[in-house]
Formats: sequence, structure tokens, C-alpha cells
Amino acid sequence: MRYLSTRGEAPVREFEDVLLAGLAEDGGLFLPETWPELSAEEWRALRGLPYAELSARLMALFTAPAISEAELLTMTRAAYAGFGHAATAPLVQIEPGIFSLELFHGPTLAFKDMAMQLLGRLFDHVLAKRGQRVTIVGATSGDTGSAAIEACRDRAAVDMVILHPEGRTSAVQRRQMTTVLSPNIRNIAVQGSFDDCQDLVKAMFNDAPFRNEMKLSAVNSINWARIAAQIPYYAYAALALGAPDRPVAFSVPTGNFGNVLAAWVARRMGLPIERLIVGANRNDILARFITSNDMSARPVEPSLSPSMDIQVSSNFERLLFELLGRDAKATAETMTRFRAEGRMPVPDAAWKQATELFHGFTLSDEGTLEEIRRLYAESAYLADPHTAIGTAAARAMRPADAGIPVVVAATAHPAKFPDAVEKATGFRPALPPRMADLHEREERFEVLPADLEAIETVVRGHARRNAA
Ligand SMILES: Cc1ncc(COP(=O)(O)O)c(C=O)c1O
Ligand SMILES: N[C@@H](CCOP(=O)(O)O)C(=O)O
Repeated sequence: MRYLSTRGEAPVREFEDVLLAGLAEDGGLFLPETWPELSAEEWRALRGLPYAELSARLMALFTAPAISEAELLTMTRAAYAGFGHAATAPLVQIEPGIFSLELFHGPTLAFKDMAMQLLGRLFDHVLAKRGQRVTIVGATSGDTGSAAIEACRDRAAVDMVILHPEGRTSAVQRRQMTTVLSPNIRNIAVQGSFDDCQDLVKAMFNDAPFRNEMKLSAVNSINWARIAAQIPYYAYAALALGAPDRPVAFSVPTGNFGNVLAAWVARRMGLPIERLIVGANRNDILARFITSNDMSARPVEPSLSPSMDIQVSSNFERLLFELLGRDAKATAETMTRFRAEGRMPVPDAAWKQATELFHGFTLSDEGTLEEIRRLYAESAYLADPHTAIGTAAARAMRPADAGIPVVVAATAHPAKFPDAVEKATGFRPALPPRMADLHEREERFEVLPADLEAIETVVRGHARRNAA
């Protein structure tokens, strides 16, 4: 499988190079040159496979020829062995026709572990083979950072610097990052929003001398490997509910658009996914785009679902590229205008095409609390605020045909957001015993302004110290 950039100016690459590069050299995002498609018969043959096997089978379509299915299987088995549920990503019915796909049974209690536990192993595999080391820089609104740190702590060939927005994550999210004192990990609290953190990461990649000197790599969903590793759980749920012989819909609480993009790819690969519902909090740029072709960024506002406090959704560029008929020049121009003017001019025909599949839904903080309360009262199901946006979106926007099940991506464990859950239900969900002392552990991080030079200085110092 070969990969091209959405902006058309970067060389075509193989999977291993894409994994290590993160962002394409022209500032674009990598995508497969052609989409692999499975026939109905081939999908049927995958029904009932354990998650690790299904994941290896599907991932191999994207990693060939460099990484074989057998090598992947060793990695996926190890990646998911530590999950707290035998099904890895259990599917739980929460009301008639609506299911919760629990993606939070990994070590840091959010869906990011599903991809990141595999990515850590893929980095090890490729870096060992090539005798290289990389410096991973990442931006997080709370969950990517902790999952990446957990997956890469103490790995010999990886240095990691994670930027989070100061004071804008939950205390549990922050502590899951800042209490990891491994020498290869460094945490920076940026005085700004997640969008500022993400801009800084992209600016480091676009600073070619710095990028080359540091051998930068990425674990955010700008890295294609992250998206690829998120596709199998959509297949897992769809197959369990009768695909390819029965259509399904997914409702995905959305921020950076990586998770729902993986569902889009699963559909592109031949699964009968009838509808994709994009749930948003008050930072609703994506829902506004879907409902009214209004893709205009506003300042990020804090909400009870902080991981979705995002206005510039990186992966939208991948969908845009497809909606524009894979026209890299038009994609680059549209993205440049968005950068300059904060408004993305999507042609009406492309927007209409998107609305045939995507449906948008916005929920306020009050609505989120009400949804957590309702779900707990009516179904004894405890949802975190992000998942609750997904369940409310599923009910509001489900297909008219009641025979089409809607699967909600349950993206985080409620114990990651105890304040919001307590507000809704009156009690605080407990962390698993292995994290019971999280609030007593020593924290280590520094606070810096959203200034590229200051951040690059820290990244350089961190990488040099560890390489010495
Ligand atoms: C708990 C949770 N839910 C939803 C999202 C949004 O997912 P995405 O950024 O892939 O759209 C995130 C962050 O990525 C998250 O951490
Ligand atoms: N919600 C995310 C934001 C980054 O998203 P990513 O999927 O691009 O890594 C987070 O928790 O950090």
C-alpha cells in the first residue's frame, strides 16, 4: 500500500515512512493511494474473530508489504492483552436499537488506547528494524496525551513531548500524563487552547530544519497509522450486529474528526454503514458544517466534554480531499484560505454529498448532564460526558428505519470526568484500583506560553539529553 498527501506536493510513501513522518512534508495528511475493498463474502468470513485477530487482518491491508499479518498479530495480541475486558471493545445495548461500543477498557480509560497500544508497538518494530530513534511531539485535549505516554513510556527509541492546554483538561486526564516520570517523557502545559497546542505541533513539523534535526514524528490522528488502527472496531461492531447483511449507523462524539473518519473508511472498505452521526459540544464547527455548510472557526470555549473542545479539526482535511474528488490543489487552496480567514469555502455540491452520509448534532452542557442522568435512571448505564453527547445524538438523529441499529462510540470511562458525572448523578465514579492513588502521585510538567521558539527549545533539550 502506498500513500499520497492531501496537498499533492509530497512524495508518495510506504506505510513505515508514513508512520514515522506523521505529517506529510507539504503540510498535508497522508491517505492510501487506493482504498482496499472487501466483498460481502470476505466480510462474512471475519465475523466472530477475536478483536486482536480482526485488527491484524484489517491493518495488514494498510501495512503491506513491509509489515505482515503475522507480525501484526503478535503486536495486536500484546496490545490488547492488558485491556480490562475479554471482548476488548464490548458492545452493550443501552436501549431499543441503540448500542454502546465501549472503547475505554484500555490502560488510560479512553478510546485512544485502542490505537495507541498498537502504535507504540509499531514504532518499536520499525525503529528497531531501521536502527533509528524519533522525537514524538503531540497535542492533547486530555486523552491522546495520556494514551500516548502510556504506550511509549520507557521505550528506548522514542522521546516524547506532549502539549496540553493549561487548566483545560480534567484533573484525572492531567495526572495520567504528568505523573509519568519516565525520562523519555516530557509534559508541557501551554497557556492556550487545544487548537493552540495543535498549531504548535504542526508548526514544528512545518519548520523543516527543526523537523529533520529532531526526527519528528506524531501520534495525533494526523498520523495515518492512528486512523488505520481505529477502523477495526467499527468493523467489529458492525459484524456483530449482522453486517454485511444488515446496515448499521454510528454516532461518534467528535472533535478532531479522526474517530468518525475511521468509520468513514470502514464504509469505504465495503461495510454497509448507513449513517454517521457527528456529536458536538458547544464547539460545534463540524455540526454547523453538516447542517448548514458553515465551516467557520470560533474561539474554543471550555465545556464539560473537554476532549472535544476543538475548533480546527485536523482530519476534516482528509474528508475534504475525498469530497473534492481527490483534487490536491483544490484541497491545499481551501486549507490555506481556512488558515488565513478562519472560514472554509466548501463547494455546495461537495457539502451536499457529505450530508447524504453525515448528520450533525450539538448538545449543551446542561443537555449533557441531563443525558447522563437520564441514561443512568432509565438504563442503569453510566456514561461519561463525551459518550453522553453520542447517545443523545444517536436518539435525535437515528435513521427512520428502526431495523437499523445505531452504535455509539463510547469514548471514555466515566471515572475520567468525575465532576461532571457527580453533577448529573450525585455520585463520583471510582477509578480502577490500579489508579486509586493517582491524586497522591508526584506531578511533573512545565507551563509555557503558546510560543513556537520556547516550545522548540524544550523539545530540543529533551531530545538531546536523552540521546546523550
Ligand atoms: C473522550 C473523547 N471523546 C471524543 C473525542 C473526539 O474524537 P476525535 O478527535 O477523533 O473526533 C476525543 C478526542 O479525540 C476524546 O478524547
Ligand atoms: N481529543 C483529543 C484531541 C487530539 O485528537 P487526536 O485524535 O488528533 O489525537 C485528545 O484527547 O487529546
